[in-house]
Amino acid sequence: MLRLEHVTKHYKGFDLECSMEVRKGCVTGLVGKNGAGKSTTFKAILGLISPEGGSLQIFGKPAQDLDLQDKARIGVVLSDSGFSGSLTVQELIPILRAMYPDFQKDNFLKKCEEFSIPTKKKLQEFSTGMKQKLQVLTAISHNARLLVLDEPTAGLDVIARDHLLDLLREYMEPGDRSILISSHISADLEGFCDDLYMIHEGKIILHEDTDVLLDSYALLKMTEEQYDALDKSYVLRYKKETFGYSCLTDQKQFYLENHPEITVEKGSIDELILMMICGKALG
Ligand SMILES: Nc1ncnc2c1ncn2[C@@H]1O[C@H](COP(=O)(O)OP(=O)(O)OP(=O)(O)O)[C@@H](O)[C@H]1O
Repeated sequence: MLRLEHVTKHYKGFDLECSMEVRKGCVTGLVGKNGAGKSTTFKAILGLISPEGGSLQIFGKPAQDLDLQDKARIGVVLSDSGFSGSLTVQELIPILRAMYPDFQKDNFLKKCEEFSIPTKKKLQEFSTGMKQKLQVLTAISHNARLLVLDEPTAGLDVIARDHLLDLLREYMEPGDRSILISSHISADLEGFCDDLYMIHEGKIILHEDTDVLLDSYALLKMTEEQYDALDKSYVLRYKKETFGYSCLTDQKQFYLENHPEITVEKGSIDELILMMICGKALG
């Protein structure tokens, strides 16, 4: 559905070099701290910035060869974009109909009502959460096959977030659609994505199925003596702690079976990310 191979973009003090794939029927997450390169990647995918190198394919075509019909099959949420604040949702409808041949007005209005989005109020008078919800409802309103969602849940309260994720799950039901999503709220990604890419300083430092990440990755905690005696064959990162060492592994079972003396913790996605970024690689 979407494939990036060594896509590069240079800014002063920042170099993006990104390879990733979003498969048909899958939800793929992109995580990374502030300034890691998530929005730059999304903008490159959407043609809003021109990469200097690499290749970018969408729907099996080079991105530059997409026609208007292909583009209408991509639904987008970007953090620093939106419609003119002087418009109301009602005034937006003819614009959306003109932009997207497959715009589903009745369903869009039904969802607006469900999400308490006023249709006669100017968008500039919307709360952050209302603007965010409207962007997502717009992205799914035109039968897109691919959604590119940069922080779609930012600014939403926990109930709205849940509701929105349910809506995206419903969007995925036909089975031939895909989503690329970034979020600061890793719990959202944990429960929603099929696979996750981790980006750091413009480079992908980890790609894994979410199930594998949650089942096979673990944080190991131990004293200095235990660390010295540890079989480190499956240690991805280590970090000195006040109590001794913590390590990140992708072979939890190995350490459960072979090192019963150490603590093996499942670790949240946030903890795994932190360890990947702040921990040191061996050797
Ligand atoms: N137009 C630009 N000109 C110069 N530098 C830029 C530009 N856009 C982004 N950058 C730089 O590129 C780097 C990556 O920024 P990007 O917005 O992709 O990060 P991000 O992962 O989306 O961060 P956040 O989570 O804070 O939104 C940052 O160092 C940023 O300053």
